[in-house]
This record gives sequence, structure tokens and C-alpha cells, in this order.
Amino acid sequence: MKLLTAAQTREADAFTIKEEGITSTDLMERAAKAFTCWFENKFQPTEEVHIFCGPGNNGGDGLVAARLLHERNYHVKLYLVGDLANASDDFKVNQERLPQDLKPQFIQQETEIPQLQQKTCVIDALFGTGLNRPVIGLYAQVISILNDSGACITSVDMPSGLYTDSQTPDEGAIIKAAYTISFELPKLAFLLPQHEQYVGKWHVVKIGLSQQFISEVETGLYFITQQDAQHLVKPRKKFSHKGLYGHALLLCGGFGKMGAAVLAARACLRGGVGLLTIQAPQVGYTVLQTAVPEAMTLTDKNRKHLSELPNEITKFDVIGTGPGLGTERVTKTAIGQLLATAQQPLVIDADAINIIAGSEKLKAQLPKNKVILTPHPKEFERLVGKVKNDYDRLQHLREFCAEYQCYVTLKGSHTAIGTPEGKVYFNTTGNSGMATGGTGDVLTGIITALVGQQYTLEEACLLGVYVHGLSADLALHTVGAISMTASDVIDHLPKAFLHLSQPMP
Ligand SMILES: NC(=O)C1=CN([C@@H]2O[C@H](COP(=O)(O)OP(=O)(O)OC[C@H]3O[C@@H](n4cnc5c(N)ncnc54)[C@H](OP(=O)(O)O)[C@@H]3O)[C@@H](O)[C@H]2O)[C@@H](O)CC1
Ligand SMILES: Nc1ncnc2c1ncn2[C@@H]1O[C@H](COP(=O)(O)OP(=O)(O)O)[C@@H](O)[C@H]1O
Ligand SMILES: [K+]
Repeated sequence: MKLLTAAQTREADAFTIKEEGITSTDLMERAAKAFTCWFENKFQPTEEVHIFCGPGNNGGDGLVAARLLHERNYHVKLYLVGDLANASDDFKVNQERLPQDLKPQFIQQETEIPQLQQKTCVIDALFGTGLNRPVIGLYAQVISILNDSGACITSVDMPSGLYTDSQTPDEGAIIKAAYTISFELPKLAFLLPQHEQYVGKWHVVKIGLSQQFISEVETGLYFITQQDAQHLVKPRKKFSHKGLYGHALLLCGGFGKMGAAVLAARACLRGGVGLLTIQAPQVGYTVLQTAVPEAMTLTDKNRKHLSELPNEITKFDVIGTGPGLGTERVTKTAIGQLLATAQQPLVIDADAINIIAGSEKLKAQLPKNKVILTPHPKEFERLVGKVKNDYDRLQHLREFCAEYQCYVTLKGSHTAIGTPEGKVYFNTTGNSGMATGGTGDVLTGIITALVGQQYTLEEACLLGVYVHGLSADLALHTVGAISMTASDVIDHLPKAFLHLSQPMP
């Protein structure tokens, strides 16, 4: 599914209005109804609801929500903030439509800003996607007082003051919402960790924006939905055999870190690979043969560290490497050999990334259109240098993928997948239970398995991160976030694949 910029969202609104032959006021009514419907499910009419409206259409939504909630017997207090001489047309229409017994209070100076009790229910309709400069002055004072009050703030479409798709300047005030209710699609800003304190929990409510416009508009930004993931899963054929699902090689593990190889290998098997061979240093032999009996194990000549590639490397369909390797000199040499000789796709993680990041020569040797790198943010910075903020990180992601013609799954709460053509996909599954050692090794195993099964590199990244997060979401029900381990994520992979294999409604 696509993510739209603020400008594209405005175009989508205008297109929908024209296509359906409705007025912008009608669309506003529809949007505010969708918002109110969510709100009514969340908050009881017993509480006071304080609604703060700005001068544009976001404020217009606030006015409609005030009218609708008032009709439903909520105790509404309505505040219209700032100079309303240039308020939008739909704002003015809806100000006229307020019932007689719902009198707004006007806030034109700081002394008129109400002091709210902790936990007071607030709707923030100051600014949405039309924000065009940082919020300062009176609006910033309102935002600051609301934030400091400890009120429970629900933002309409966007937390006011936050830019939709670019870095908000430091001087701009931003609402800290508990909930943000976005119209039709999520916004890029919601997916970036630096905005967690502003966006709170976000939900999307449908307002019937033109599907034709959304399908035709050009964007490089996407988020992965369950439907997308379901479309990717390839059912198995009745007369299939293990030879059809790929022979994967994992070059993983080192002294004291053989667990990483075990996790990657188990995840690779649960990811559906046909055959799996692991090459590991000698200390890993018994561990791997015992912990992962389904896999074949080759031992390195080195006792503690990976130092060589297997002889018959051409027989493997995909090679995954990195988890638990360490960065010993011998291992660096082996990774250099791998990049120089491997003909098959490579899934590169953890210490293999660190080794490559430390050498411009190795970076230049990354084979084009054959590599998936799976760094966490620190590993990514080792590859590209220090980044200034989350937008800068995304820019580096696009540039790196274009320069090296590779795929990168930049891991995080919403893992971002960069492609050589400049697209970025955000994952929507996963939870904080995954913030524990070894979950990244599991992802390496899953993606390696998918590439082995002839998924394209892009498909393997998209399905891999989605199913990885989905497993953790399913694990949440049984083990919770605090106790979750990487092994729990592997244990729930079967359920996750079953979930995605069910026929679509
Ligand atoms: N279009 C539609 O049909 C639909 C739109 N919908 C809703 O509309 C929202 C977008 O509405 P919008 O485009 O009117 O912009 P909005 O976010 O209200 O702000 C613009 C106003 O704020 C002002 N302003 C801007 N920055 C400022 C600042 N820093 N400090 C002070 N002032 C500032 C700016 O003033 P100006 O730049 O002219 O001085 C202008 O008056 C969208 O998020 C959704 O909620 C839904 O109802 C669905 C149908
Ligand atoms: N708060 C979170 N929400 C969702 N996913 C998370 C969260 N924290 C971590 N993850 C996921 O867990 C994995 C952690 O990977 P990584 O840091 O490489 O772990 P390790 O190196 O210990 O294996 C990534 O796939 C990441 O997307
Ligand atoms: K808002």
C-alpha cells in the first residue's frame, strides 16, 4: 500500500471531490464522522471533551466533530484559536452550522488558554496536513500548555505542528498525542522512531478517498499490509520435493556465539527451505548437529572462527552470513572471498556487515543485484556514516541501495526496506518484545530461506520482515513482550505462515 505526501493527500481530496461530484464540505463531514466514530468507541460521553480548532480544514474537522459529539450528548467545550479572519471556507461553513447551545470560546492571547486537569480528554484539530511552517507564537503556547497539562490528547489526522513527510524544524512546537487518527492512509511521519512521543498510537480511518487516484499516483514510499504479504506467499505443489525449495548455506557462528547460528538455522528451516547446510568453526559441530538435526554441518579448518568457504560452493542456491561470526582477521578474509567468488544471492547480516563496512574495497566488491543487507541502525551507520535524523537515514538508505544496487532491510520498529530502484517499504508488524538478542539472526534465516525458494530479493525482504514481525505479534498472546525471546519468534513462525496462507476474505 502506498504512503502519500501531504501534497498528494490534498490532490487525492480534490480528485475524490471531483470524481464523486460532492463538495469539499461533504468530504469534511465524512472525515469528521469517521473520526467521531472512532472517538465514540474509545471515550464515554460521561467526560468533558475539549476540542481545539485551528483556522484551516483540520480545524473544520474539529468543528464538525464538536457538533457530532454534542449531538451524541458528549459534554463538549470548543475553542477556536488564533486569527480566524482568513479561516478556510469549510471552516466558516461549519462554524455557521454549530448549534445555538454550543458556544465556542475564542483564544486570541495566552491568558485565554484554559488550564486543564491531568487526563482531561482533548481533541487536537489545530493543524493537519496543511501545516506549511513551524508552529510558533500563540499556537505554540496552546500546544505547550496542552502538552504540559497531562491531558489525554487525540489528534485529528496529524499531531498539530508535526510535518507530514519532512523534518520539522527545531523551533516548531508539536502536540504530544496519545492517539492520532489518520484519514485513509498512515503518514510517513508516523513510521519514524523520532516521532513516537508526538504520534502516540495511530489508527487509520477510511474516508473513501479515490482508489483510482491512489493506485495511479506515483510514489516511492509504501507500507506492507497483510494483503500484500498474503499475495506474496507461494503455495506448495502436491508433487514437489525438497529440491524445489532451495539448498541454503549459512556461514554463521563463532566461539561463544554459536547460538546465533542455531537461531538463524532454525528460522531458515521454519522459513521453508528445502535443504540447509551450515558451515561453522569446529567448536560448533556438536552444538549444531544436536540443536538443528535437520541441517547438515560442515566444519571449518579453524577451531573458533569461520575462515574458509566450503569447497563445492556453487551447489548452494543462496548464502546467508553474519550472525555470530565475529570480526577476526581470518573471518574478514573469508568474507572477502565470498564477495569475490559467490555467484548466488547473498543475505548479509551482523558481523559480516561490520566487516564490509570497515573496508571500502569490500563495499565495492558487493555483487550488484545479488545482495540483501539486514543492518540494525548502528550497523547501518557503520556502512554510511553518522546520520542526522530519521529522514536523513532514509535518504542514506535510498542512496546506498542505488549506489550498490542492493536491497537493505534497515531494522527497527517499522523496518524500512530499500530497493535498488529507490523504493522504500515500511513493515507494519512486530512489537517491542523483539527488542532482545537474536531476533535479527532469526530474520537472516527467514530471508535466506525465502530467497532459496525462488522468491525475488524484493519479495524475500517484504515477506521476510512481515512474517518475522507477525510471528512476534502472535507470540505476544502467549509469552508477552517482556518474556519474549528470539526462540519464541521462531516457534510462532508456523502459525504466522498459516495465517498468511489462509484464503483472503
Ligand atoms: N481538503 C479536504 O477536502 C479535506 C481535508 N481534511 C482535513 O483538512 C486538513 C488539511 O487542511 P488544510 O489544507 O486546510 O490545512 P490545515 O492543516 O488545517 O492548516 C492550514 C491552515 O493553517 C495555517 N497554517 C499553516 N501552518 C501554520 C503555522 N505554522 N502557524 C499558523 N498557521 C499555520 C494556514 O494558514 P496560512 O498558511 O494561510 O497563513 C491555514 O489556515 C487535513 O489534515 C484534514 O484534517 C479532511 O476534512 C478531509 C477533507
Ligand atoms: N520495538 C520493536 N518493534 C518492532 N520490531 C522490533 C523492535 N525492536 C526490535 N525489533 C526487531 O527485532 C530485530 C532485532 O534485530 P537485531 O538488532 O539485529 O538483533 P540481534 O542482533 O540481537 O539478532 C529486527 O528485526 C527489528 O526490526
Ligand atoms: K491535528
